[in-house]
Amino acid sequence: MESSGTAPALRLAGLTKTFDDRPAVDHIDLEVPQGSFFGLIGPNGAGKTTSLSMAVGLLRPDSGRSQIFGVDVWADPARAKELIGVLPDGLSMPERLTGRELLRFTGLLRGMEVREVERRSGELLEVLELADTGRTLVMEYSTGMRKKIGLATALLHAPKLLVLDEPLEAVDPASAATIKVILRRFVRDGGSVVFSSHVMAVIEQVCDHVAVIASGRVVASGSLETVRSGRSLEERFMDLVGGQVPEMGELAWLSS
Ligand SMILES: Nc1ncnc2c1ncn2[C@@H]1O[C@H](COP(=O)(O)OP(=O)(O)OP(=O)(O)O)[C@@H](O)[C@H]1O
Repeated sequence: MESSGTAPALRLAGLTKTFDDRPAVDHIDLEVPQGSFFGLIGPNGAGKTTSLSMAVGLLRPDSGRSQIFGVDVWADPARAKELIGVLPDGLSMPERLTGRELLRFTGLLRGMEVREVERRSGELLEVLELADTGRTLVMEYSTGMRKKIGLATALLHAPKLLVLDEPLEAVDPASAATIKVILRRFVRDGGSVVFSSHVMAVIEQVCDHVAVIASGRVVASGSLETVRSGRSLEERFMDLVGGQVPEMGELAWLSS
């Protein structure tokens, strides 16, 4: 095995998943360098969530491998989970807990010391503006609040790699700015981030690397500058994956 000192933060090799005879992810190879802020983009249904779920051990691939700092996610899940913080899509989490209780639950499950869990939880809730939610249960949270508490649980054990599925979706602009600062600082201090987003401006603002996925395959990957090749990311995205513009006459019934 490659030493964790030189291995990529995340390496996907030949990752494949088929649902009902339709390939959702079709032999994806991807390398996320250590210390990079890596954006994953692609049209709806391209396979981003399926890829990220397999990458972190939430969904078993039909074939292929995922390694985190050289640790195989499926061969050594306990070690891999120590290294990563995950914000999954859909955010299923214990619903009948307050945010603070959820963080305590997560920290204790990870074997952290109670006082450290309390200290970090307090800071995370404060910074993410969830400290005032008091007795509010997670089931009563808004979508944006769920993203934020999900991010807090991903950060709690100070992982080396964060894998975040659309972390800024439904998050208000002030909270989004806070999250971007937290993630930038995380990368500056040696962490690595992979996150998916549909907002090209956000990817261009924060990422140094990007991969474009379409129909379950990587169609472009590399440094942001390489993938953009002198254009805006949105233009490149449209070149690579197209986009349908309604023809004249289509949806005519919408015109009054
Ligand atoms: N559990 C499932 N059962 C059947 N099909 C699935 C399942 N999960 C995903 N798919 C299919 O796999 C394909 C890839 O879906 P996925 O959610 O990975 O795409 P995505 O790129 O994350 O999309 P979006 O940007 O809309 O979130 C889609 O065709 C989707 O319908």
